Amino acid sequence: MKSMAVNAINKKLTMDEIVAQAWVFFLAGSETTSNTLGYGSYELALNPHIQDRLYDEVMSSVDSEGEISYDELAKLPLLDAVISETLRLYPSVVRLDRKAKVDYKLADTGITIEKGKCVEIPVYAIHHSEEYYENAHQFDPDRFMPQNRHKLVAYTYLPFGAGPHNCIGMRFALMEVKLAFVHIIQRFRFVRTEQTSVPLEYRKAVPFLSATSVVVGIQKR
Ligand code: HEM
Repeated sequence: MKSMAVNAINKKLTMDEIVAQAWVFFLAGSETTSNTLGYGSYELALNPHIQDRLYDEVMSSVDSEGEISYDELAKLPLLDAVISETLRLYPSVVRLDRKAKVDYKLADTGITIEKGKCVEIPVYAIHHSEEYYENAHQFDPDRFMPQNRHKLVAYTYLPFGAGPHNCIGMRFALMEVKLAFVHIIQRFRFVRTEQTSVPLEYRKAVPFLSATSVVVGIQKR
C-alpha cells in the first residue's frame, strides 16, 4: 500500500499520457453530453405535460435575470429526474466491459470468470428490461423522483458505469446538462414536428447509442 502511494505521488505524466488523457476527455465528454441534451429535448417534445411541469419548476427557482446558483441547480428534483430518465432510455454507452485480472468466483453460482476473460455488461438491455422497470419503454421521470428512487434495484441503472472506473466526468456532465436545460426551457418550448421520428431508429454496431435522426422543433415562449 505504502509503495503504491509513493509511486502515485512521484509519478509524472509523460507527454503521450497527457495527450491521451486530453483525447479521452474530448471523446468521452462531448458526444455523450450533447446526445443527452438531444434525447432529453426529444422526450420533452413528445411529453408536453412533463415539459410544463419542468418549466414551472425552473421558473420558480431562477432569479429575476433567469440565472440560477449551483446549489439551487442541484436541488431541482424534476430536472434531475428528467435527465436520469433520459439517460436510462438513451444511455450513450450501450454496453460496458471488464477484463478479469485474476480468476474470480461469482459467489455460489458455480461460475468462475477466468483471468484474462472479458465480461460484457449490456447496459441498454438492462435499462429497457421489464424485470427492473415497469413499462420500460415509456418515458416516466417520476421513477427517479425522490419518493420513488428507493424502488430502483442496485446496478440496474448504469449510464455512467460503476466501480473504480466509472465516469470521472459524471458530476460535471450532469451539471452541464442541467444548466443548459434551465436556460433553454425558460425561453423555448420543444415541440414534435412532422419530421420527428417516433420511434427513433438507430445505427447498428457502433459503441455509442446513435440515432439516425433526432428532429425536434423549437418555439419561442
Ligand atoms: C452525459 C454525459 C456522460 C455519460 C453518459 C458518460 C458515460 C460514461 C461511461 C458509461 C463510462 C464508462 C464507465 C465504466 O466503464 O464503468 C465513462 C467513462 C469515462 N468518462 Fe464519461 N460520460 C459522460 C460525460 C463525461 C465527461 C463530461 C467527461 C470529461 C470531461 C467524461 C470523462 C470520462 C472518462 C475520462 C472516462 C474513463 C474513466 C476510467 O476509465 O477510469 N465523461 N463515461
